[in-house]
This record gives sequence, C-alpha cells and structure tokens, in this order.
Amino acid sequence: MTKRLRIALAQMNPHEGELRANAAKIRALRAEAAAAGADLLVTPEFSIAGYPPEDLVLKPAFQAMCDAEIAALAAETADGGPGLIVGGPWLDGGKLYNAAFLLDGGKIVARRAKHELPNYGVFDDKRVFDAGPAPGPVVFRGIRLGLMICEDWWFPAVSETLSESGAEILLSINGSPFEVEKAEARIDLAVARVVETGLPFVFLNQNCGQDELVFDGASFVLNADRKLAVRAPSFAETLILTDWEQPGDVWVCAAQELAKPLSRPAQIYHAMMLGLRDYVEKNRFPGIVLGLSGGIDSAISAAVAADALGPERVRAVMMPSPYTSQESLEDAAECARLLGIHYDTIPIGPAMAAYEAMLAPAFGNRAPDITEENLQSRIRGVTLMALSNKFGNMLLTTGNKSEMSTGYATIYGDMCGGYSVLKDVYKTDVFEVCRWRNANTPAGALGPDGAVMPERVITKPPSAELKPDQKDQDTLPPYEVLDAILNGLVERELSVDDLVAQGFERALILRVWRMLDRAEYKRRQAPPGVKIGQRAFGRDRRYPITNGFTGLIS
Ligand SMILES: Nc1ncnc2c1ncn2[C@@H]1O[C@H](COP(=O)(O)OP(=O)(O)OC[C@H]2O[C@@H]([n+]3cccc(C(=O)O)c3)[C@H](O)[C@@H]2O)[C@@H](O)[C@H]1O
Ligand SMILES: Nc1ncnc2c1ncn2[C@@H]1O[C@H](COP(=O)(O)OP(=O)(O)OP(=O)(O)O)[C@@H](O)[C@H]1O
Ligand SMILES: NC(=O)CC[C@H](N)C(=O)O
Repeated sequence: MTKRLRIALAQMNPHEGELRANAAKIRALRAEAAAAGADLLVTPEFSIAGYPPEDLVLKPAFQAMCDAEIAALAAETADGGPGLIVGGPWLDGGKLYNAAFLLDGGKIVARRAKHELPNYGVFDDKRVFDAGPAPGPVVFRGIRLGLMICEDWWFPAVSETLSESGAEILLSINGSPFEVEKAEARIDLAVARVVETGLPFVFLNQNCGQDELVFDGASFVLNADRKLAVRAPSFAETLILTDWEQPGDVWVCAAQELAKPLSRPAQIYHAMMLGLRDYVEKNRFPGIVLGLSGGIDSAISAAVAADALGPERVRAVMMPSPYTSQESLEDAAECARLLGIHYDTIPIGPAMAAYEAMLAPAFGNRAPDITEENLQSRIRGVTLMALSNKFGNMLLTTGNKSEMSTGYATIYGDMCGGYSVLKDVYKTDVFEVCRWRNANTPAGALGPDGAVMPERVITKPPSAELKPDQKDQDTLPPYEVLDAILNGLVERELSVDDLVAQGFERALILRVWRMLDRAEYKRRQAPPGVKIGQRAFGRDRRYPITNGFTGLIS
C-alpha cells in the first residue's frame, strides 16, 4: 500500500528571547496543523527562542527555560495529534548544542545537534555552540527523516551521511538570513544535495526581522527529480501544508502553485519593510519619527515606514534652514501627502542663530567652514531626538550605504537614530527601489497604493542643502562611479590594482579607499540597519578603526 504523509511547515516569525510567546505560537500552529490533518509540524532552526540567540544562549537560566518550554510541548503531543519538530538549545555532557527535537506521543523521541557551525559573515555559531556528531536519521512513525540544521546542508557531507544511513526525506530547518538573490541560490544549492543523494529535499526558513538580519522565509520543497514542488512566498509568515506519498522507493511531494520570485528592487524593499516592522514592533515603539528633507533618502525611508507600520504611526518633520529650497519644501510636503503621514514644519533658523551667537566668542575670527554645515545637521538631530523623547517614537535614520561608506554624514547629526533601512543600500539601488515603489504596492503594505513620491524627488541632483547651491557631487564622485568602486572595495575586497585594471582612475580609487577607512569610526557609532547584501557594515564586515593599511602595495 502507498504510504502517505502530510507535513506542515511553519514559516514562522519567532520573537527572539520571548520563549513563552514562541511556545504559544508553536502550540497554535500545531492546532492549525492538526485541524488540517497534518501528521507532523516542522518549525525552523532554534524556533523556541529565535535565531541567532547570540550570547543569550550562554545564560543557564535561558537554557533552563528553553528546556521547560520544549518539555511542555513534548508532553502535549500525548494528545495523538501531529508530531512536532522544534529547534532550541541542548545541554548534554557539558556541551551546548544548537539542536532539533522530535516530539511525539508525549515525549522527546529524538534530538539532533547541528554538525556544521557557521562562523563567518554574520554568524558566530562556534562562539556559543559545540558541534554535534555527524547525524543519522530520526524515525518518525516508521519514516526515516534526514533532519539537518541550516549550515548542515550547505556542504555535501551531512546529507550524504544521512542518505547512506537510510534517510527517506531530507528535512532542513533554517535560520537563513536574507541577502539579495539568495533565495534562488539556495534552490540551486539544494538541487546539488538532491542530485548527490537521490532524495527529496525540504527547506524551511523562519520569516522575521532580528536586529540587522532579515529572514526571508522563501521555504521550498524539491522532489527527487529536482523539480520544485513547493515554493512559499518570501517575507510572509505562513503555514505550508505539503502532501507526500511513497508509490515506489522514493517519497514524492505533491506539486503546488509556486510563489513568483521577486525582482531585485522588490526584494530589497520587502526586506527593509520586514526589518523595520519587526524592530519597531518587537521593541514596542508606538511608531517612528524622521526628518523629511524633500530628498530621495528620507522619502523612501518614510515610504518603507508607512508601508511597514501604517501611515498613522509615522511622523515626518521638515526642518528648513535659510538654505532649504522652495522645491525641497514642496517635495517634502507632497511626499507626506502621498503617504498620508503626520507632517510638521520646524524651522531651524532660530537655533542656528543661537549657536552662532553662543560660539562667536570661542570661534573668534575663524571663517565659517564645515563646522557650521554640521551644526545644521546636529540641530536637526537634537530636534528629532526631542520629538522621539516626548512622544516615544523611534528616530529612523536615513543614510544610505554610499554615505555610510564614505563618511558623508554628520556624526551626532543626521546619523542620530535608532535604526536604518538604507544602511546597506547603495545610492544607485536607492534610485531603482524608488522607481519600483512608485510603480508597485508591496505585498502586506499598510501604506497607500500607487506613487509615494513625486518623480522630481528621483530625478533632481542629490543635495545636503547645508550651504548655498550645494550638491553631493561637489564632494563625491558621481554615484555610478562611486558605487562601482565601493562595490569592488567593500563587497569584493578588491585591491587598488584590481580596480585600476577595471578602468577606474588610480587617484580616485585611493581617495575612495581613504574615505572608506576614515569613516570606520562613524560606522561603529551608527545605528543598526537592515542587511541587504553579502557584506553589510556591522556583523558582516568587521574592520579595525585604527588601521594603517593604505592599499598602496607597490
Ligand atoms: N578615528 C576617529 N575616531 C574618533 N573621532 C574621529 C575620528 N576621525 C575623525 N573623528 C572626529 O569626527 C569629527 C568629524 O566628523 P563629522 O563631525 O561627522 O564631520 P565631517 O565628516 O568632517 O563632515 C561631515 C560630512 O558629511 C556631509 N553631510 C553632512 C550631513 C548630511 C549629508 C548628506 O547629504 O546626507 C552629508 C557633509 O557635507 C560633510 O562632507 C571630528 O570631530 C573628528 O575629531
Ligand atoms: N530640511 C530638512 N528637513 C528635515 N530633515 C532634513 C532636512 N535636511 C536634512 N534632513 C534630514 O537629514 C538627512 C540627511 O539629509 P541631507 O538632505 O543632508 O542628505 P541626503 O542624503 O541627500 O538625504 P535626503 O535624500 O533625504 O535629502 C535627511 O535624510 C533628513 O532625514
Ligand atoms: N543558520 C545557519 O546555519 C545559516 C548558515 C547558512 N549558510 C545560510 O546563510 O543560510
């Protein structure tokens, strides 16, 4: 007789450290899976606590509470309903593992420890976990499941061991952070595991924002014939029901309608939305406040916030100085109107005059310079922080990756803030994302349909408006050139010579190199922001501040 199995995959959003709430969510999902006739509910890597737990997992009280929640969930499986796979810490013989637990019939039936511990990029698994032995399959109601924990399946060894020891289905639970175009790369890699083992493959990921990381869901099932049977949407919390049967030797998952892959700007936008939404909600802010200048960075940051939180939770402030153009005043007001967000105007002229008078005796006869420019930015920072304090809204900072790379932002000025959505988005991508958002409404957006900023905001030359007729391009190379050089230096760790060979001017490369190095101290003090690419400032790219390496090898 053909064997059948219904597996429910919980592409869920855990709240890091909120163990009781996570257990309650898993309980509710199991009830939903039971109502849908599922035999097994699978949850992502470290689902009881959220991944990555960082040093929190080293606290004995945390480990004990995770144990208690998992034990309670195990006891509940005595009800004859679906079995359950949860992820969490496992302390055994003085070793601390990142483990998966199979719960069924009222008890913990099996435990498996993560074997491959990622310790590069944003990952520090080796800092807090011990590596488990190469695992064998777990047996669930007579079926041998090849249970793997995220990094375990990124190399061939674990899945090969599992298939050699009789696994029938490869089942991977993940905390796999988003990077642009990673969803497709995961599928390509999973095809390799299917080809090597001849087994079907399940990839289940969490769907949440966790500080700088966004986990994009995008779970999928590949059959042994390498065809995609299931592809869940990215950036959506969802319970996926999969139906399996074993007509011959190999299990086959019934094909479902596949979610459409997202374009590059759509991926970036959705990642920013989920990152900001979870940061604001999970840290319990009523909303956000930001400076709206009429420029493109604050316009798109405001749009992401309105889409993530709802326009009523976004407060924008135009703070004109004597250098603010009429165009900027009109554009900022129009952005706010299109988004339906709160909009205030607070001129900073009086504060500028007060500082000028206060500082005049100390400055003596020194000519005005960048000091006065930065003061404007700092007055705006103080004003926004005052609003944040008074109303409880978090200040959203607006600097993009091109600015963060070059130090083109004022520390304790426009760098004030709690979180950033653009920190890992180069200016050239900002333009693309704005065009995309003006033509599309993202899935799950709470903001308006249609355009969110006037076309002029995208097409006009970027300016900080800190002195008359100032343009970014007076100080920085054109953004297409700057971003191409930064892409080489930051994303691909190229040398000066490599970039010269690509046709860039040596003197310009060296200038950008110096700006990048000098701004490291600013980046260390910058708020966290959503990781978008493979080399985000923060956990991903850790450079020394004090650094004498000039790049001049020859
Ligand atoms: N390694 C280090 N460790 C600790 N502190 C260090 C440091 N290097 C410099 N510093 C300190 O940093 C300070 C200089 O930094 P900071 O005050 O930020 O000023 P600075 O980097 O000199 O100037 C800010 C730049 O950002 C531009 N800007 C400002 C505002 C908005 C925008 C925009 O369009 O978005 C652009 C502005 O036009 C200017 O080019 C100095 O006080 C210096 O002592
Ligand atoms: N007149 C202003 N009113 C309100 N906020 C401002 C104003 N000028 C600057 N800001 C705030 O400071 C940030 C840095 O802005 P600035 O205009 O100096 O450079 P930018 O990188 O071109 O940003 P944007 O594209 O948003 O203008 C802005 O994104 C905004 O949040
Ligand atoms: N949690 C993990 O082990 C993640 C590592 C994996 N290589 C990924 O980026 O998806």
